[in-house]
Amino acid sequence: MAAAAAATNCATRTGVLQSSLATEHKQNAAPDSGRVEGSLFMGKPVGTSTSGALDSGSVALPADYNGCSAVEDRKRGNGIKTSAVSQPMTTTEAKSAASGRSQLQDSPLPTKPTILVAEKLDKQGIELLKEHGNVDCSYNLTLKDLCAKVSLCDALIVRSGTKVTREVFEASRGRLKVVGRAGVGIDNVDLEAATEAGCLVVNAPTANTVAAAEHVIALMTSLARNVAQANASMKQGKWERAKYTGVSLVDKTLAIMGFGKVGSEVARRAKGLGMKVVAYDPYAAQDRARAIGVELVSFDEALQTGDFFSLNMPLTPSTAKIFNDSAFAKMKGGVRIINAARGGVIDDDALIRALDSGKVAQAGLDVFSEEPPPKDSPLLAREDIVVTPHLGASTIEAQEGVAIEIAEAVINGLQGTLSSTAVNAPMIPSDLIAELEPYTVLAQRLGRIAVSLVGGTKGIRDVTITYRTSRDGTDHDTRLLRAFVIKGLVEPIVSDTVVNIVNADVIAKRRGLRITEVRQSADGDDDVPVESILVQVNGSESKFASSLAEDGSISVLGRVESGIPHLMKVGQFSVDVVLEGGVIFCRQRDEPGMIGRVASLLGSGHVNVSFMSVTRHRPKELAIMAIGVDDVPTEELLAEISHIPHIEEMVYLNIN
Ligand SMILES: NC(=O)c1ccc[n+]([C@@H]2O[C@H](COP(=O)([O-])OP(=O)(O)OC[C@H]3O[C@@H](n4cnc5c(N)ncnc54)[C@H](O)[C@@H]3O)[C@@H](O)[C@H]2O)c1
Ligand SMILES: O=C(O)[C@H](O)COP(=O)(O)O
Repeated sequence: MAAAAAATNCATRTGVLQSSLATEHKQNAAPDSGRVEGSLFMGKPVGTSTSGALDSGSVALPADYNGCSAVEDRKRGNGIKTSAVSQPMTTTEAKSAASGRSQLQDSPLPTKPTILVAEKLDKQGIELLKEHGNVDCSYNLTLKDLCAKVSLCDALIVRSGTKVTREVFEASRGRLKVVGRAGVGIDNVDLEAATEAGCLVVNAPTANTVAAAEHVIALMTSLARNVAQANASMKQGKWERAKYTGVSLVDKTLAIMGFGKVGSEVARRAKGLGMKVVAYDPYAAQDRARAIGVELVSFDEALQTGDFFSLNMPLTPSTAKIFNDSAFAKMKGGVRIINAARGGVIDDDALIRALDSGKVAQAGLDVFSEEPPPKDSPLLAREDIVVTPHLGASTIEAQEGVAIEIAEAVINGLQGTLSSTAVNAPMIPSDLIAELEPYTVLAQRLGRIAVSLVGGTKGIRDVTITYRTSRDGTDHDTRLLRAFVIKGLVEPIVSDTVVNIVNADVIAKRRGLRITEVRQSADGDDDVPVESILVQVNGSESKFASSLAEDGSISVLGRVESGIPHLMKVGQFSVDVVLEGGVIFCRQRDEPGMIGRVASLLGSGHVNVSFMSVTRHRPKELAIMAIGVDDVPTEELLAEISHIPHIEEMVYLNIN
């Protein structure tokens, strides 16, 4: 549509004007305002201000960022600045934003992504990966080789033998989108570095559970009956029946330290062997334990009652060397310990002392703080320690399962879908992701407009996102929307950073952006997840004074209508603008002929107008005109518009 026709177009927008006012009235209805409840991305508390950690520094906006053109044109006499800001978006970004589909990526993946498999993976997993990508199976890589390869890979799959350190993520220079850990323990992946790099980490947490539990039972029965020692002795030509007299398992107490997936499966099997089972796990549910006849006890109680111990907790800062001199001292004499979790949970020197003193009779170790342990490790030299080379997950069945589980999770990740085994990203149910798709587009574009309106020198450091919803707090998950607002706010002002659901909060924090989320109750239809989203940039200066709300914040409010994001309010002015392409906002005196003058200038500049919406507080006073444009106006054209008498300020924004 040519600009000359815009006046007609405007006339047909009367309905829009009315609905804008109606919307404003609704928005102004007394809100039942409350803070968003829930949990922040990656376990941090959400909702209320993410103050403290997020409250440092401020983001200084360059005068002309990300290729934006800023036209500063002083209006004759009134001293008001007129600005034009254009923020180009790549086609892929636009497509992605338009579809709202990908929570993880905006940069195009090659038609077939490259997947580096750095440790042995069952062929079924490899075949699945090959259906979706180019698969490079390169084992036993040095750190240097791994770093060289990851810069050319979109995904990396490892088991426990490869350390995926910060250096690896840095070397990938943003190319790595997904790291798949073909197993449970992710202690060999630097999650913080992955998250900062926006790289999704997924694992395969269930397929090797039974194998690990069976291996614990194998080690426990083997310790009880000296199987490994007697085997070695016989092979040396000896026949030592008395020496290898064992102990019975029946009626003995097994203390399971860490009652998760493996711990519970060990418990079931131990019950079948006639053992009494207690478990220590401060995070385990009583009823789950009771259901399999296990008593949950304190750490000290477990230490004092166990005859056998199965260590099944992850290695974390709080479990590192938790089995130390003090813990061994609390045990009965002559206990047997099986560790198929992680070597680091035991203080090896303390274990040697406990074996020497007789507190511990025997240990069965499948895992070591250093793998493989040094050849001269005392752990390998003693007959009272039975060792296996991290074989817990190594059954044919488990490896098939793990390979398929990880291949699926990695492929999903590469396709931009969050897997249920995502380790460093919120697990958002897929139906919610689908439902929120159009709202993510709205959220990102509101963030983008808000940041585009920031001017002056104060930068941007404080943002409030208000979700108006008829759903109650428990049914209102804002993590995805928050990530997209942050994406909209941050991407235009940084280079080389793709913001996604994985790293959005980290990036906001790193840039000193304080994000506060507010939930406002609405009385509408709770089939609609969010009635409106309001993004307010607090304490910043604006390039377009009319974008300031009464409280002085740069304020943009939008909603989704029939799946399309609309901007409904800028500052104190109601508008109705489809959030797509470019938009020119003008503040002018409400005088006859204003619309026609702007429209004909756009027409003469061959700028196609897609819609026009005008709103005013009272006749003959101030009015705001929002003009959607399909083509990017030249700076000269924008300057001409800004010089039309009675136009007090103007801004051009590229929304996509
Ligand atoms: N040897 C192997 O090949 C092998 C195979 C599978 C799993 N694993 C390891 O076994 C461990 C358990 O695996 P899983 O699949 O059962 O994991 P899981 O997450 O299902 O269970 C771990 C349990 O430990 C508990 N826990 C966390 N911190 C604790 C603490 N401080 N004290 C006590 N309990 C604590 C958790 O609440 C959870 O219930 C992991 O370290 C995993 O890497 C080893
Ligand atoms: O954490 C795990 O899943 C186990 O320790 C298995 O590790 P692996 O994949 O190196 O055998």
